[in-house]
Amino acid sequence: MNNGSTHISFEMLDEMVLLDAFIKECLRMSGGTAFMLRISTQDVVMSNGVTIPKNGYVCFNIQSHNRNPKLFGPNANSFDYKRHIRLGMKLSDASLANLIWGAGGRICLARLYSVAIVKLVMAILIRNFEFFPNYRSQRNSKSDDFDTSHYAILSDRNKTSGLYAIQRPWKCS
Ligand code: HEM
Repeated sequence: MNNGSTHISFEMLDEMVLLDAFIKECLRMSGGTAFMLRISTQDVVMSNGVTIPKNGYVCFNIQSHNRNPKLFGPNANSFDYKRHIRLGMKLSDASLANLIWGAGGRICLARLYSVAIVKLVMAILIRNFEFFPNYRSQRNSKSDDFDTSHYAILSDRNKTSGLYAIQRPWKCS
């Protein structure tokens, strides 16, 4: 991304392949929608013998599905954003193997809109701030005479966890 430019086009968002895969992996591992709730329209006998009666509630666990080693391999529980690049899957792609957007007739109506907004916000943040895992690790790794006046602290600086950000020197929106 051109740091001097203030404009981020759809084409530029589309070229952000690593960010795309990173957000997809975040949603795979801890997506906002954990369950899909349905009401059964008829009696259904499952392969394990359990019967779901007509009008019974069925709750499908998206997060468990999205961490299934049969679908995502032995490292299904690990954060490996490049898996989506290897699989040739983009953030906006919906598939039965990855239910971050749901599936079928009730699939997320705002999927393309959400992808554009999330990537845009992330791109603006990354362009304007440098992120560090926590304040102490940064203090230990760099010199102690940091000018902290312009820090956007996203966590308590005395804690060893959380995230904090330093505004980059150039001005852009
Ligand atoms: C990253 C953001 C989002 C994620 C991960 C997400 C995910 C989902 C999922 C998994 C479903 C399916 C639920 C089900 O089958 O029971 C869904 C449905 C839906 N989403 Fe989203 N969503 C997001 C953002 C949005 C936004 C911003 C809007 C509205 C502006 C929206 C509108 C809807 C609607 C209306 C449905 C129901 C569609 C239907 O039942 O026909 N979503 N979303």
